Amino acid sequence: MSAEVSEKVLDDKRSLHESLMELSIVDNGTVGTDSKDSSGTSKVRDLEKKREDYLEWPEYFMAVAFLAAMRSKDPCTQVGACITDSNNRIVGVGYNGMPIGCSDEILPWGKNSSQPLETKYMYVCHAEMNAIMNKNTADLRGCTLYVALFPCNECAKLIIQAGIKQVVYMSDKHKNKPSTEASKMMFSMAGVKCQQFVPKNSKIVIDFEEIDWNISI
Ligand SMILES: O=c1ccn([C@H]2C[C@H](O)[C@@H](COP(=O)(O)O)O2)c(=O)[nH]1
Ligand SMILES: [Zn+2]
Repeated sequence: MSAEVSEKVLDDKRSLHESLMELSIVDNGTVGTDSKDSSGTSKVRDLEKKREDYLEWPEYFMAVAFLAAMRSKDPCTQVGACITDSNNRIVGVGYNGMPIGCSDEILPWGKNSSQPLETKYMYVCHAEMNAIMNKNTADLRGCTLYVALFPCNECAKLIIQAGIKQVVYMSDKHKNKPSTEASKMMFSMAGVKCQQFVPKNSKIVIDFEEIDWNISI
């Protein structure tokens, strides 16, 4: 490396170091801005939070799926799905609901009628399908699907055809159904990895009234 280039590199390093010191990056990775008010008192904008307050990516994405599920009007099984890409960006979210334009006040939500047309199964769009249809990116190849319920065989087909390569699911309540067996067989043949999600915490609470916005600056 020539003397001029090495001097430039050193200068760049010095200015980067000075900017980091201005930001007062502290050891545990949080950022504090050491601003002083008119009295000269040092007020550190403390953005540090307790470690357990942060959601890891998988918890966050499964929480998004569960939040979406809260939009479902299925009285028995509310399912949400969240699709993410390899950069941890959310590229599709969906929940189980009736097709656009088809009234969910008129179509049935029952499941036990002897007449199939009187049950929800003939009409409801599954959460995975809606998440795929709602995609905000060109394609879903290599993405991961976070979903509250293990996908049925029809959703497994859509997941495979969309190029999704990993399914992270919470409930396996239909594990004894043929549709689940078919899903598992197709996922295995297509090389889609399936993983049951085990949350670190049993609950994630969003309490609008108690978010502390009084950050001292
Ligand atoms: O892969 C799936 C399978 C099912 N769902 C939705 C469709 C229905 O609204 C419910 C299933 O109802 P049950 O009362 O549990 O039979 O779940 C889905 O979104 N994705
Ligand atoms: Zn399905």
